[in-house]
Amino acid sequence: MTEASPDIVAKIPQLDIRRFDRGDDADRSAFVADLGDSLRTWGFVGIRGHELDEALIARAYAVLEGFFSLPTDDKMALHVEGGAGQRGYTAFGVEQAKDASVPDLKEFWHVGRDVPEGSDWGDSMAPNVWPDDDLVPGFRDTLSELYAALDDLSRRVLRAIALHLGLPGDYFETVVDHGNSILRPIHYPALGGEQGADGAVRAAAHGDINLITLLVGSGEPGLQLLARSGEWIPVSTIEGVVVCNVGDMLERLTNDVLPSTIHRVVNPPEPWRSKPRYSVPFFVHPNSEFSIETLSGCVSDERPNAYPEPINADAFLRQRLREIGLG
Ligand SMILES: O=C(O)CCC(=O)C(=O)O
Ligand SMILES: [Fe+2]
Repeated sequence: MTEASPDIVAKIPQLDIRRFDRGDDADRSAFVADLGDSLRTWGFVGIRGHELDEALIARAYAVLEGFFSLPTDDKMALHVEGGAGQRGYTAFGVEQAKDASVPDLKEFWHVGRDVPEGSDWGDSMAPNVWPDDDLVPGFRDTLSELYAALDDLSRRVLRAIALHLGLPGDYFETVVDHGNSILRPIHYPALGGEQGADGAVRAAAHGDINLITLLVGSGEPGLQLLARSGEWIPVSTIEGVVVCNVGDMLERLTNDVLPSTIHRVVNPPEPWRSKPRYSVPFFVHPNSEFSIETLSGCVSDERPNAYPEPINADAFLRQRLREIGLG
């Protein structure tokens, strides 16, 4: 990890979720209101006090550096042919944002939910693949543990979002209990020579597909969001803060009350340009069979239903994966 760029300003509110987890009624309501304000305004919020184990995050970054520095052949052996990039390894230069003309400057790994033996979720969720443990010791255990910790944090955040939307606090429990959520550790290699001169960036402008994303950033600069004012605003990754943003599925479910804000990762200036950047987003997906049907509380005379046709979460995902070159 390097120090964050000094010109990075923390514009996105950073809220302490312990107010919600352990506070009294007034603390909880205040947290819900602040979270709602930030998500409505920015589509983003910073979360402090999440109590993710710092040592676990440090171990995760260590195994990721180990994995991504393997020879390409070893990594490609863990690419799942025909798997729409949903498990295992996706090589540099494959994913291309929907309206981009060149692919992103990144490679990544995907961990999905472990499907219990004999369950029928297997139809929509493929089994995970893993490198042999002697290739990258601790890779599987560490990333599985991080998946579980982020899955837990996502339930706490979704509980607050549900209350903000006037829904019962447990509304999302049965929406995401076997959700097709994905942990995506990303490696953006050091940029050399003329790289990027053709317009390629680490991650071109996009909206996330899922309900919400939790980003355990490495502290390296580059992430920016497109504010309503039309300005690109750096999202600071402050040590210990998990960045949460709204994805397209939640935007659609809430009839655009909570916006899925376009964001990107730009190629930074030196000294970061010639260094790699790592980041670990966790994309929280609903259960595959969930029907994304506009919440009635988000429809009014001033805000007519923009999505009268419900869409199945799995169908929505597949359509979007095709658009970014993974389907
Ligand atoms: O690397 C980052 O900071 C963000 C990555 C991202 O936006 C994504 O993978 O959807
Ligand atoms: Fe994203």
